[in-house]
This record gives sequence, C-alpha cells and structure tokens, in this order.
Amino acid sequence: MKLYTEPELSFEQQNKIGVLLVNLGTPDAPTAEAMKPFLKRFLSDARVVELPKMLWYPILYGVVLPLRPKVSAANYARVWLKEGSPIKFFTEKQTAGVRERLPSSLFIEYAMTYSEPSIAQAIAKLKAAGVGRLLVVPLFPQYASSSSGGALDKVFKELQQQRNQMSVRTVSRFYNHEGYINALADQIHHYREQHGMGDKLMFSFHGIPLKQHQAGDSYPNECRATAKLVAEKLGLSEQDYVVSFQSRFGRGKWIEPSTQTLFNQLPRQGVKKLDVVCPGFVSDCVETMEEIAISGREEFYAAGGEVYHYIPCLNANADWLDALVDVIKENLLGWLKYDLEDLK
Ligand SMILES: C=CC1=C(C)c2cc3[nH]c(cc4nc(cc5[nH]c(cc1n2)c(C)c5CCC(=O)O)C(CCC(=O)O)=C4C)c(C)c3C=C
Ligand SMILES: [Fe+2]
Ligand SMILES: [Fe+2]
Repeated sequence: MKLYTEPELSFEQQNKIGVLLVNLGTPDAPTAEAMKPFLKRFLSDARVVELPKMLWYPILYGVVLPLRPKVSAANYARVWLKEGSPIKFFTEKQTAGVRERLPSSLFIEYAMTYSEPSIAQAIAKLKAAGVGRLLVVPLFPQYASSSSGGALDKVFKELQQQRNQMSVRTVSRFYNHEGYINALADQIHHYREQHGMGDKLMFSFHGIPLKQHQAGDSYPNECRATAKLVAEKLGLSEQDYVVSFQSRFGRGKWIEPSTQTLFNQLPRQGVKKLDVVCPGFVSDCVETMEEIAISGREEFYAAGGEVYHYIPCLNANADWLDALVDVIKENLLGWLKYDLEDLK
C-alpha cells in the first residue's frame, strides 16, 4: 500500500481535534442503477458477508446484484425525501447539531462506510484542516462486527496510508449511555402521550446472522440491554415490551425473534395495538421507514392487528444531540486543553 504525500505536521497541528461521525451509507438515488454500486460495496465487505469469496461472489454477482437493486430501489422510492436519502438527510442534521453544540476549535465531519462522503474523503478533509487527533464515533449505539467494525476498518485503512498518522480514538458502543437511554425513553413517552399507548411496545433492532453471534459478536446482548434500560425508565414490566430483530438478508439463520414473525403472531396472542420503535437506528432510513413504518403496518393489520404506531428514530431530537455531544466530550477527556466544564 502506497503512503500518502503530506505536508509536514506542525506542532500546533498535532493537537488539533477532529470528530468523525459515521453511518452506514445509502444509494445516491432510489433507482436500480444507483442501488447496484452501493450494494456491491456493502455486500463485498467480508465483515458483512463472511462466506468464503469463492462461494459468495458467484451468488453476489450472479443472483443478488442482478435482482436485488430493482426490489430495493422500489422500497427506497417509497421513503425518499425531496432532500434525498433519509439517512443522509438526518446524519447531516446531526452533524450540524453537534457542530452547533461544540466550540469551533473542534472540526466535526460525517462520513458513510459504503457511500459518499466516504471515510477516506472525510479524513482527508480533516487532515487538510490540520487535525492531528481524531475521535471516530460510529452512529451505531450497539456494536456489531458488521456495522461498527466495518466503519472502523475503513478508518484504520486510511491510517495505514498516512505518513503522519493521526492519533485515533474510537467509540465502539454507547448502548447504555444515560443520555441516549433518556432521550429514547422521552421520545417514546411523548409519542405515546400524544397518540395513545399500545398493548405492547416492540423494540425492533437490525438483525445479524446467527453465526456471527455464535462466533462472539455480542450485539444482541447490547440490544436487549438498551431495551431493558429504556423499559425501566418508562416503568414498563417485562410483559409490556418485546425485543426483536428485523431486516433479515439471505438464506442463513439470523438472530431471533424476528420482527416480521412477531407482526404475524402478536395479533393472535391478543396484542391488537402495537407500538414499534427502532433504537438501533439513530436515523430513520429505508429499514425503519419502509420495512417497519409501511410494510410492518400492512403485515400487522393483515394478521388481525388493529392499531399500529411507528415511533420515529431520534433523528435530530435535541436531547439525543446533547447526549451525542456528551459521548464525544467524555471520549475527548485528556485530549482537551481545557476540562469539560470549560467546553459547556
Ligand atoms: C444498525 C446496524 C446495522 C447492522 C448490524 C446491519 C447489518 C447488516 N445489514 C445487512 C444487509 C443490508 N442492510 C441494508 C440497509 C441498512 N442496514 C443498516 C444498518 C445495519 N445493518 C442501515 C442503516 C441500512 C439502511 C441504509 C439506507 O440507505 O437507508 C441493506 C440495503 C437495503 C436493502 O437492499 O434491503 C442490505 C442489503 C447485512 C447482510 C448485515 C449483517 C451481516
Ligand atoms: Fe443492514
Ligand atoms: Fe430491508
């Protein structure tokens, strides 16, 4: 791997701090043509699909890439905003909110693991601004080797090529951070105050392949821990809520219970009114807006459900942005010239 040519690092630059927020990525348009390169990048990552390349590539190039872009594009088209992809729209708002809350001496950027602005582009921008210390915050509260791990790999790949390597800190997880839990609990509470309360609250998280969990990925435990903390904050008992996993991909087994299976089972078990929240996504995206808010509702009603409420993600919620800033400040301790109080 060739090292980058860079300007010499000044003493002042060694201490300049940058913060990089990272989310998964998204196509540039809700079309099959735009879906294809995004899916190709995403699904070629060995952290996402762990099958040997000899086995996986014929399936990826022979079946998935010829067929899936059209189906996925239709899902994206149902939720596309006039400003563009929802996940990008909300990540930009979050970046602006974090910038507003922190002194201008800190450089804040965002990047997407599998689309633009890429991690390489964002780090190049921070480097050009003279940043020598980098804090990376993947916007995945619960660590999964596929999501957070995939993002951090891309950061380290840049480091491998830097001549003057930045000092780097990473935030692997914040699933139990008090500010995040409180923001979620308040979001749910206010929604239910305005729209009424269902018989059950479903916490639906993105799933992962069962094999990844069996190989040591503790993601589902962190998801359940988040749900338990939020439920406690809301004063819910164990019967009042359920944790499930959505967005299954491929033929292998995924962690259970599946959100889609529960949409079918719950009405038969007497749950006619369901509230659904997706705390593993800090931004609404196709997986929440289409799969849960639209298709999920249809599935629940088809199975005999009567009232269905989708509670939006934290998006640009002010309490959540305060919490995110707390996560950042806590992880900058020791790097800051002044202590936390001076930054408020
Ligand atoms: C919240 C964390 C996420 C984990 C963990 C995750 C794992 C994972 N995902 C796939 C396959 C797909 N995911 C897709 C979209 C998508 N996934 C996440 C988050 C996690 N994925 C988000 C935020 C999004 C939405 C992006 C957007 O543009 O709105 C897609 C693409 C859409 C589709 O075709 O259905 C696929 C495919 C796997 C295989 C996996 C774990 C191994
Ligand atoms: Fe995904
Ligand atoms: Fe999906």
